[in-house]
Amino acid sequence: MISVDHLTKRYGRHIAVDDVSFHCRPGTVTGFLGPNGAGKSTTLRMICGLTPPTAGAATVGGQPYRQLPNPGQEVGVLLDASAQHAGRTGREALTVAADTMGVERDEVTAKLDLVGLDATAARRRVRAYSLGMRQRLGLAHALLGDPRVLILDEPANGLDPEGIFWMRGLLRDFADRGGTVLLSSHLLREVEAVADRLVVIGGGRVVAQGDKDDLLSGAGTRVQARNQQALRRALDSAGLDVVSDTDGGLLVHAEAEAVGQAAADAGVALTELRPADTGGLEQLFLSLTAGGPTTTAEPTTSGEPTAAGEPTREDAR
Ligand SMILES: Nc1ncnc2c1ncn2[C@@H]1O[C@H](COP(=O)(O)OP(=O)(O)OP(=O)(O)O)[C@@H](O)[C@H]1O
Repeated sequence: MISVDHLTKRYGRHIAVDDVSFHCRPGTVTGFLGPNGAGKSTTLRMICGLTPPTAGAATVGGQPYRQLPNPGQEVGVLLDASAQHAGRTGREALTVAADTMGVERDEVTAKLDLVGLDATAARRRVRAYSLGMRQRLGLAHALLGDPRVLILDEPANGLDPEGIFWMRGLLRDFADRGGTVLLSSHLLREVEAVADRLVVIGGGRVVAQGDKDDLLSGAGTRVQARNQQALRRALDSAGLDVVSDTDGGLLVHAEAEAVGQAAADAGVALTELRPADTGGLEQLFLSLTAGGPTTTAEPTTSGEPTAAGEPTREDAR
């Protein structure tokens, strides 16, 4: 179980992540979806204790990541496949990690096999690896301690279509055996094929979340009011499930009649009430992507640690 509660990260005046909350349950793959700069990596780094939140908290298995006694055996993390020790061979990199984690060395061979790095590849230095091979090595590292939770940032980057298909199968199988997977991507199609649930982030804020099928079917009602906050309060207090909340209105997982009644009961005047279009999520995602990052950030000078297969416990700030 991963719990993210009201996480916020500010860099100076720029809000990279703004009050983000969601939960990932065992047995599910959660796709964390958003265009470049939306705040995905920053959120994942806060979950993994690499970036301190400005506000809010995240736990994995009920504890903050930094308080897990042996994190590698509970959470497999792959945040940046290119940040691996270039001078080591693939096998050496995994062996060092296995020794650090207290994992049997036999597991190194087993995990190399699992991710499709053969003996020749395992003998090559990481600097000679393609990005796809680094992703595979990073995944082997994440799986090394047989964790129950996987947190992966854009793991399909650099993989060829066969590799993407293979990774989907691996993640699906991991979740079907009771594992929890949180998987970020900027491509809807990439997570659509494997995720059970989606959390969509744009400009640092969660703009939609829920079961993938519900979000993609576009089932429900699109509603707008001049006072959208009052409308949101009315729908929440009527117990209606708001699946997305953007400047263009709300998408509610309920019949139009129930939505209209809730608004009327609260005295909120509507400007729009209609059945949602199919492909509502796709439209939402396209509009986020078209807009790009809503704000620009000033880079910080401190630089934070990167996480490849080996999530570091250092913190630069
Ligand atoms: N160390 C930092 N200092 C200042 N701004 C930052 C820092 N790290 C991230 N940001 C800003 O925070 C916002 C969110 O970045 P983040 O990397 O989390 O997005 P993302 O969704 O993972 O996108 P991408 O896939 O492009 O990495 C961006 O505007 C980014 O420029």
